[in-house]
Amino acid sequence: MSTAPGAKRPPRPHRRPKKDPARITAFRALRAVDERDAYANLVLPPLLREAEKQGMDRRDAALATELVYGTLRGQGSYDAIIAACVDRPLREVDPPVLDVLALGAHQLLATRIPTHAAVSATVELARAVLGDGRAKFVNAVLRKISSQDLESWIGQVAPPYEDDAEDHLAVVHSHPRWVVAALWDALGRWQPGSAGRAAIEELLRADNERPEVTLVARPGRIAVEELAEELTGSTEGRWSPYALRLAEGGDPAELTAVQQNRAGVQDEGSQLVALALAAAPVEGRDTRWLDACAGPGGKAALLAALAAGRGAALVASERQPHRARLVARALAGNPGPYAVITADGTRPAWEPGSFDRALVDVPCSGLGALRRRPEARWRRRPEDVAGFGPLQRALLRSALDAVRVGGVVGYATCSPHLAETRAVVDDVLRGRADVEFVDARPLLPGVPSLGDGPDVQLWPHLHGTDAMYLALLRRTA
Ligand SMILES: C[S@@+](CC[C@H](N)C(=O)[O-])C[C@H]1O[C@@H](n2cnc3c(N)ncnc32)[C@H](O)[C@@H]1O
Repeated sequence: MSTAPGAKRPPRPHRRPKKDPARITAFRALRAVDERDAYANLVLPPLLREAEKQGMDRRDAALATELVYGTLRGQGSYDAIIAACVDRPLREVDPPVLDVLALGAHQLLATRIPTHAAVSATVELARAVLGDGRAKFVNAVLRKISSQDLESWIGQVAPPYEDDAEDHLAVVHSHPRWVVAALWDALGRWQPGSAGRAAIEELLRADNERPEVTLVARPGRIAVEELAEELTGSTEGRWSPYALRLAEGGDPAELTAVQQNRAGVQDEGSQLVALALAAAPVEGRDTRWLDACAGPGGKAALLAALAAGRGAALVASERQPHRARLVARALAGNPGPYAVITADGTRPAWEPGSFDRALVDVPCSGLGALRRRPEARWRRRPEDVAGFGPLQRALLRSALDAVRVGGVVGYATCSPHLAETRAVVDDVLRGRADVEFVDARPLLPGVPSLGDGPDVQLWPHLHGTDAMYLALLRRTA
């Protein structure tokens, strides 16, 4: 039917954006991380389940997961590139628009998705979640981004290494500058012979790799070999005799052994911390063990299993009631005696000198677990590190008071930041003459590159673990 001359042309029927559950789910997860300070690893699974109920298949679920984690990891580099493609400061671009642009940049620059598909799918996403007007803006920016590959962009937007090494590495490896500086300082302290440009770049690169999923076969509850039978393609751990590294794919939460608490998901670095504390020599009584900061219970579950095998009992204490409930769930079925209590570790619910071994795995910035918490690097601020200091010192002092003379305390953090590791221990030891270091290195047999001791710092690029720190301390008087 033709339109009569002079008559107004009817508006074109509005075309609905195509349904794309993977990108919509990824966008929703990024919004939750941004708006609600949610953790991607907590917010994504329920969003995926919801989308799966509405028909999203496994391939799309895998794509959504890769888009969320990849975008969060690369955000520093992508922001620098997006900034070069828009004509106003990024802080003036609406956060949801920035999230769509970052999702698009990730697809264009770091995945095998063909350029035309990445642009058109992201523009469709923009139409669905931002509206047609802003989708045009997204389209224009993505077309500019697609004109070069990642390497050329980085060459253009990162300052030369020679001018400002930390700024350069921050853009190239997508870490905030202050985090680059802190990691580099710590690397210099623990690996003085190999803390040059190559080493820091290896570390930053390792932070941006998806970590392997590692399980722990809790001793006395299941043998590693038996667990391996449930897991085709899994390989044994590098350092922990109880570790099993999972092959790609598969959800460990579906394993019977995990559901029954006989096994759990646990990074090898965390396993090593518990194993080293349990292996530290203690003279005399060795039946009362404490985990003073136990939530959510990963190390407590391993310690409780080890304690059970040696006729000892574990008290797992946690200040937050909801996290204490997670500890109780993690310890359920432990073959030996244990108790889970809700208590503030700085105001102990136990008599001084009650324990033979104590772990104090203090709250920290988490800069050692950036591989699994990609958003943490953008959320944390330098002042957070200082903010944890008084609590970390108070918890260590209380843990030292909690053990008897001859007893051993393990002070652990999942941060390599020097202000949260050795500086805390040195400060606390300066104030008391009743504590000595125990060399932790021989208690991590076979683990290389542990530095001069007596405390140890693990590294993702050297050990394939989170960057856990451990100091072992003995009460001497
Ligand atoms: C790094 S996490 C411990 C992780 C745990 N060891 C594991 O392996 O699953 C630190 C824990 O300390 C708890 N916490 C913070 N302040 C505390 C306090 N004053 N007393 C006891 N626990 C505290 C936090 O709620 C958090 O669960």
